[in-house]
Amino acid sequence: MTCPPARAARTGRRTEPTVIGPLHESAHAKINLYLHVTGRRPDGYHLLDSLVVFADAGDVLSLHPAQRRPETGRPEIGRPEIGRPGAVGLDITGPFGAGLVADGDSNLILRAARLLRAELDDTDLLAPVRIVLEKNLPVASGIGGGSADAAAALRLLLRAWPGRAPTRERLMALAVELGADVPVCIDQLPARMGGVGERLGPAPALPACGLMLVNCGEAVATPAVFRARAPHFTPPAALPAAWHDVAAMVRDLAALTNDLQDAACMICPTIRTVLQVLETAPGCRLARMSGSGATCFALFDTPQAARDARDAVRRPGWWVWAGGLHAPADQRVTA
Ligand SMILES: C[C@@](CO)(OP(=O)(O)O)[C@H](O)COP(=O)(O)OP(=O)(O)OC[C@H]1O[C@@H](n2ccc(N)nc2=O)[C@H](O)[C@@H]1O
Ligand SMILES: Nc1ncnc2c1ncn2[C@@H]1O[C@H](COP(=O)(O)OP(=O)(O)O)[C@@H](O)[C@H]1O
Repeated sequence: MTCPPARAARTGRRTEPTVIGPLHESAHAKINLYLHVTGRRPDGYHLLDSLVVFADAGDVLSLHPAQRRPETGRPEIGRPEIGRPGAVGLDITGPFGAGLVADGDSNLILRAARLLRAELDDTDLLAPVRIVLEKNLPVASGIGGGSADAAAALRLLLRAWPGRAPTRERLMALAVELGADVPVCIDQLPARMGGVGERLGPAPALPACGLMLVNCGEAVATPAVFRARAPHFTPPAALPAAWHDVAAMVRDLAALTNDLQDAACMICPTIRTVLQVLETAPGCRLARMSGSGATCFALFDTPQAARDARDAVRRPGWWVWAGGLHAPADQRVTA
């Protein structure tokens, strides 16, 4: 893609967007180890206090240069949109891909791309790209898969598009515009989440532990769960600076709640069955719903203990994942 000639002459700058090779980002499942609804804003959004961690389970986003037909240099046939500077095409694959459409108004990846593009200078120099989403996480399920995808898309595009990146503060503001859960998904690190999701603080140091995620296959809409919740508020939790073992972590978490769990169980009663099955799984230390559901999680002493319990939990139509927490390399996004 070249700059329009007048603009190229005016700016005297490089006229070709940088061609980038395939880039990859993983978008990990977010788990709310507890979730207190502490209040409500005048606009109806709820104030939350939550300890958020990330599982090793996740979607994968790959970014490729947009395809062109070599003999003409024109955009790929049937994908005219993909040749324009800053254009982002999206292909969706993976076991849960069929539940999503690559639509610019609804898909959080394309919405993230549009928001970032509007933020950057020199959009003529943004290489057209194609993102491939491998959708491994169930959709609308309380583990923030869409939010994690949006955050991963922002990270990918910041790597792919040269120019002045937004400051971290601005990036977080863009993230919360996409959804309350998106800011915490930017770094994918354990965090104490406050406000409506935009206030992030340090989590207690966590012990290594095992984790199981179970989704019964019924999508649960977040707004409906917030609407159905009992109208009381819970104060923020008092947490230690560190949990040295799983027993200490589970003891403290057991005294806390997910304030959306009862409402989600009313909307989707199968969640109660999932929780009963998890509570009786060998080695389970704590079972609870994540976010607005329907996915539930169980904590185990080790990832292997979680994997060993998988067969006792599997039911037809249920998604069952077992492993550990996501342990990222230092990947804070800064500008
Ligand atoms: C409940 C949580 C807890 O982590 O997780 P999920 O169930 O989505 O995984 C999140 O706060 C969800 O975040 P996210 O899914 O990004 O929410 P948004 O798209 O911003 O909002 C969807 C709707 O949920 C309600 N909502 C969301 C967040 C919040 N703090 N208060 C709210 O009342 C609002 O009705 C809003 O219209
Ligand atoms: N890339 C995406 N992955 C998942 N959901 C998406 C995506 N883009 C848009 N959505 C929409 O976002 C909503 C929330 O999805 P998700 O983040 O998976 O669930 P939750 O907010 O319950 O954790 C769903 O209604 C879904 O249709």
